[in-house]
Amino acid sequence: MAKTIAVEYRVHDGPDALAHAAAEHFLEQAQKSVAAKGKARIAVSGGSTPKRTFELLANPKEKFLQAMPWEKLELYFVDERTVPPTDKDSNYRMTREAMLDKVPLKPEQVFRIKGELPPEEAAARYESTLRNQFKLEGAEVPRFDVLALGMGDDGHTASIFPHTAGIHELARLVYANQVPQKDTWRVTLTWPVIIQAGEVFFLIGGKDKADPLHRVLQGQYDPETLPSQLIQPKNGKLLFLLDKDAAALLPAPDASGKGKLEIQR
Ligand SMILES: O=C1O[C@H](COP(=O)(O)O)[C@@H](O)[C@H](O)[C@H]1O
Repeated sequence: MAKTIAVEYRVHDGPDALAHAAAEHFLEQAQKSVAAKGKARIAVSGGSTPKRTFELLANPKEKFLQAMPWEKLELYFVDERTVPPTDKDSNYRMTREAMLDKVPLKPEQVFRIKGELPPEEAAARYESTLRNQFKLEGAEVPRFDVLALGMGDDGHTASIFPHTAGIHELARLVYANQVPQKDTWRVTLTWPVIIQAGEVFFLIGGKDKADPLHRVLQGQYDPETLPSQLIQPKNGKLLFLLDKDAAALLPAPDASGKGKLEIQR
């Protein structure tokens, strides 16, 4: 039976406004989760887009550094490149330099994927970390409170790339995904884990993303080609924080910058 997913998108003027909106969203969602259950387990993506947001969260001139309940957070990673944590391509390195070095998160609150290990081992170890931290039994799946995704211009999300085995991985929590088109491996949360999160949002900016985003939301369902289409959260709602360039091919938002779509899957 077809399922309806309520998609909301919020369009911001440019990269700075988008980063501010994302920082606000992280803060709101973390506060909400801490108020409800005493902690917030947050999973973040890498790449280039979230960098400005992380810098804002750590900036002493902004409200976020003071307002964020840092001591109640646990920070996890959605995916990692198969490189050491010091490598320029490491998602952990980007996050550490932009935010972790400057905020009061203790090392025991941060759970990185060990990209320096062989990919299968890094995935197995991260899966064990998640099992321990979330006290999972059997086939249980972790439920992050907030999970932020990006999207590549090829329609990939996390490290689930077009036409890769990660699209079909349903059993594991964390997967070592071979990505022939990049001649590399990646380590990634699997999509059945991603969709369980209490709040899932995409953070997407730039004109290169306009066409793939339009196809993800309004094109034919073809997750082999557009893995971002796999993200159909269990909570039934999906939020996209966008800049004008990324949103250029979507229906025009209202005066406050909000747009809505209902997609059938
Ligand atoms: O390779 C990756 O790409 C996506 C998108 O990154 P962006 O630079 O286009 O924002 C990212 O979400 C993922 O974490 C990363 O490993």
